[in-house]
Amino acid sequence: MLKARFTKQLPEFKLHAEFVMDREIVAIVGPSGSGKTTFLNCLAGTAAPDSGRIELGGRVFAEEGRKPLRIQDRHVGYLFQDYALFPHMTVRDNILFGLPGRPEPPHVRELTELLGIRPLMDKYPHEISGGEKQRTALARALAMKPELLLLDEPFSALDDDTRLRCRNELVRIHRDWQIPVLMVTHSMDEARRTAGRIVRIEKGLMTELTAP
Ligand SMILES: Nc1ncnc2c1ncn2[C@@H]1O[C@H](COP(=O)(O)OP(=O)(O)OP(=O)(O)O)[C@@H](O)[C@H]1O
Repeated sequence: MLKARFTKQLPEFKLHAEFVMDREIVAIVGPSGSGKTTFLNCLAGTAAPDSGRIELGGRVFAEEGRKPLRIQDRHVGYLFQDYALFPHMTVRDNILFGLPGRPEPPHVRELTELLGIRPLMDKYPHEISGGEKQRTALARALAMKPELLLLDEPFSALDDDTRLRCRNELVRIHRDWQIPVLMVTHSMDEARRTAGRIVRIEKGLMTELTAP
């Protein structure tokens, strides 16, 4: 269970996070600049709340008056909006980055087979397509066996066929891994097709959308 109740001041408004989720897929929607990425950043630890508390499965990530839990101790997989692959590293090294020990663990082999990127393992990011970068970034986010997966517009740069394939893969991985998945998207259609719940953020305020 992820529980987040915190505030963070942004230049134009304050983000008020009130959010609880289980091992489900939740979509975050809302206009550009409304605080969606900041919300994910606070969960991942790349930004810090001003006040409040974040916990995942009883582990406290952040709490007023306490030193925040280090990013590497949170076990959060994060797929950034622009994928953020290291350009000078192969697909294999990007995926294994941050994992202790070599050679690649069996679960990484399974994951890369599932995502269809085995033939790309020795290529560099500039040699692969947008969809392949997306799947590489997803494999990297999952390689560390996260307890929470954060996806910031994971499918926005993909053509319709690749988007559909990646979305199906995500749903399948979620079924197998049973971890909470939070996905920011600009597409209500994508949110409805992928997530069990949809939360809207507007000027820092979160509201749950009810099914039509
Ligand atoms: N590190 C920062 N320093 C200053 N302002 C920031 C910082 N991060 C975000 N902001 C501002 O806070 C607001 C919310 O940004 P955020 O990236 O969270 O929005 P978003 O909903 O993810 O937007 P988009 O859909 O365009 O990605 C924006 O006005 C942004 O300019």
